[in-house]
Amino acid sequence: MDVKTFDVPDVKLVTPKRFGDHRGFFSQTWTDREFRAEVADMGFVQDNHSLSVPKGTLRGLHYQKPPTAQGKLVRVVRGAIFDVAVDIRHGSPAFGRHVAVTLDAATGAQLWVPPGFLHGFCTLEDNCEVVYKVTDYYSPADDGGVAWDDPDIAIAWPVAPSAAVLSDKDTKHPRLKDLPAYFQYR
Ligand SMILES: Cc1cn([C@H]2C[C@H](O)[C@@H](COP(=O)(O)OP(=O)(O)O[C@H]3O[C@@H](C)C(=O)[C@@H](O)[C@H]3O)O2)c(=O)[nH]c1=O
Repeated sequence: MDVKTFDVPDVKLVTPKRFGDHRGFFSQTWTDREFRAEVADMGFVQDNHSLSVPKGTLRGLHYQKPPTAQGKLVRVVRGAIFDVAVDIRHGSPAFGRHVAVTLDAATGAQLWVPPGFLHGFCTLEDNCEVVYKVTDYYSPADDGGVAWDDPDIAIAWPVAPSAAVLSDKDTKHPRLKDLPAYFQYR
């Protein structure tokens, strides 16, 4: 598999090998042994799947605070998304900076979003299905978010602000500067 790193530490873009033939392809999308050696020790406990019908659906920016902080391995099984991870670990050399990549079903590329990051995505097509394993269970009490359009983060979302399709919850998050220091670097 191909593993790409970024100037934001610990985020990785992983593209597993696909074995194509006349039927289509086969791909190992995650194995504990290989990912532990080349990406991170993930220890997943939950697998998620979401469908976003309209193009321009924007989900984010989300986190779960400790003690149920989640790392996420994100991939797209239908369509294409603009996927974002924002480092919010206090003491990180990249605090407040983000990685943005396109993930699509055509390549099977996956983004590893470690614990201590905000995660969000915007769909680039209608009917996008996103699948992601997470390292801790969903905990509504620890679930939170930061404004997707926070000017301090300054994400170049591929949708006009007025056209973004948002949940009610995602219109009400605080800015990063007003978030308590939930995560520490190292
Ligand atoms: C995230 C989650 C939600 N739910 C429920 C709560 C709610 O009734 C419904 C929809 O929840 P949300 O609006 O929070 O779903 P959504 O906006 O898709 O939230 C997700 O966004 C992406 C960007 C992430 O990174 C995920 O971790 C998660 O935060 O699903 C679960 O039962 N388990 C879960 O793990």
